[in-house]
Amino acid sequence: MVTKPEKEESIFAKADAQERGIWKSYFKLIFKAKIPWVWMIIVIAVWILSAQLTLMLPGYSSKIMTGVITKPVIYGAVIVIVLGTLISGVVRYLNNLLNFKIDVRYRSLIWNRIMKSPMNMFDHVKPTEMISRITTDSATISNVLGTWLPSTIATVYTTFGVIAVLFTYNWRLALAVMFYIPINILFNVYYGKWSYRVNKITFNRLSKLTSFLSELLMSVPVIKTFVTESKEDLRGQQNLQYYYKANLKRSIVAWIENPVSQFLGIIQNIIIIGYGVFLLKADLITMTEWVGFFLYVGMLSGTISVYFMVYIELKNSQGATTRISELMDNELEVYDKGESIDRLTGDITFTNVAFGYGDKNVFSNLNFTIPKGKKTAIVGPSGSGKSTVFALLQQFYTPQLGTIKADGKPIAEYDLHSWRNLFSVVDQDSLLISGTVRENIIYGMNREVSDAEIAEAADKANALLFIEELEFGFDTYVGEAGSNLSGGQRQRVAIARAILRNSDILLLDEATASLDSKAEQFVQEAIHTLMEGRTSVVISHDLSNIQDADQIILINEGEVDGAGTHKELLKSNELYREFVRLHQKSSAQ
Ligand SMILES: Nc1ncnc2c1ncn2[C@@H]1O[C@H](COP(=O)(O)OP(=O)(O)OP(=O)(O)O)[C@@H](O)[C@H]1O
Repeated sequence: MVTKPEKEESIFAKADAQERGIWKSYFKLIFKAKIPWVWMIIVIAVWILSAQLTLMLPGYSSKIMTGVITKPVIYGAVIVIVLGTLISGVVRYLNNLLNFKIDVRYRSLIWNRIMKSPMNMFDHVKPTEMISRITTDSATISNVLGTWLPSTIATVYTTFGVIAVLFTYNWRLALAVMFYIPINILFNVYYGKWSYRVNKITFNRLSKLTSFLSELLMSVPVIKTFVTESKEDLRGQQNLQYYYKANLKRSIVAWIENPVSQFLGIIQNIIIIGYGVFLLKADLITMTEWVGFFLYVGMLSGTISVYFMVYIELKNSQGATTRISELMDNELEVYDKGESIDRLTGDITFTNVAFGYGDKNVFSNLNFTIPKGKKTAIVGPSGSGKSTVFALLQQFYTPQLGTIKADGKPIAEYDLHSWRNLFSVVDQDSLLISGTVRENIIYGMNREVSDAEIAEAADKANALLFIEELEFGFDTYVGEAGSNLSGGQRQRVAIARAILRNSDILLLDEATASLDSKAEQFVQEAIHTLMEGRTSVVISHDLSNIQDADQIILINEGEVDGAGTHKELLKSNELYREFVRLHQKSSAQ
């Protein structure tokens, strides 16, 4: 069954809540991103100059139209037109420049914060959402601050200028026009709100449609396997229909604006013409003033519609503003927390560690020691928290209770960069960065690395042979996340990287799980070389990878169920015996 793609009322409830904080958010964002104030002031000044020239034009036009063609009028009109045209070109160029300057500041700031955000932020915000923070959200905000803010200030200047001119021409006619202005404002308020809602619904349906299409296109093999093409076709058609209907509504709303504003324009003209004729007859106004009046009132209506365009822009930017200001409020990782640690000289101990992801509790009371220079294996049922131990060790997360100490000092008190530099990680699906094999092997190195060193590391990692057979050797591009290499090749490049990094602690998380036996043999050999003399912690479901460990820690239900060598645990721990039985059964099959 296909359900309606979104609950639209909840979108507006959320938007109303966002509206309440929008000014605060803007203020915060303006100061956080360090707006280029000098540029901003220059652009505003040029905008005001342009507005001033535009303000002068109806004055000259009305004189020329009513036959007041003197030299000063002609020269004045020519200067105003030429300068106005030049400046309006310059102002648009400067405005674009300002917009880009603001845009790049926001994007850099957002990127910088994303890079320094703690891991739990990445658990909550999807990568696609983060991309849209840097692309669309920042563009929305810089458009408001860079384009709309200066032009709106100029529009305010124009509005007051026009009102002042109208009153100097004739205060009675000006007052009559002022009575009409609220009607215009009222229309714009309601129309603006309506148009905003309809646009928002259309946009929302489009984004639902886009995510539906991208999800489905990624699931084509599943769709084919389960023969659900017709069902998915129907769902796609329904989504397209929802978007089409929203677009129809949007076009009606867009169309209504024209006749209504024309009707309002007619009322405005009736007031000026009707009352103007009366004032003309009573000799209370000159013909030139009357024509000027007509032209200036047209300008005034223009400024009112600008305010409502700004209002709609502000409303449209609410979501982006809230999302970015939330990102600005997020806590960042603190790197400079204490003294540096260059080498691990003692053991690592977990004492009464309790930890969970949000509400999801993983460890209630974890106690164990990882001895320096030894091989420790961590085993336990799926979901028991083995990989979480690695995350806690690298300080991706902080325990809610208890302490993790290294060399007798809480790890949270070491400089974070130096602490993380102690680790090398090889996991089941060692992801590489997109770049060459060489760039991947030296990734994260803070010193010059010679070709000979790179080749030596690759050789120790059992990777040299296959790298030399690649089309461009070490300069071969590995594809996005290493997709041009096989799983085993990626592992060995990751091992070469770990060898070069020469870190004190090695974390291996199911490093050979996805490999066939030939590839596994290569990777195992490489891992043995890598582990020599290092403190290593291994997670593996494969008994053969762990039974030679100096210590095996069995985690179950948030605690350590048993710890010891393979032989000791076989004797003392029922869960471990079960683990061994299961392994032997699956190996025999
Ligand atoms: N980033 C996260 N956010 C929320 N919950 C998480 C996160 N990472 C892991 N978990 C949950 O924490 C629990 C422990 O996960 P973890 O990956 O550490 O288990 P594991 O023992 O390594 O599992 P497996 O053997 O299946 O790889 C699981 O229930 C998992 O769903």
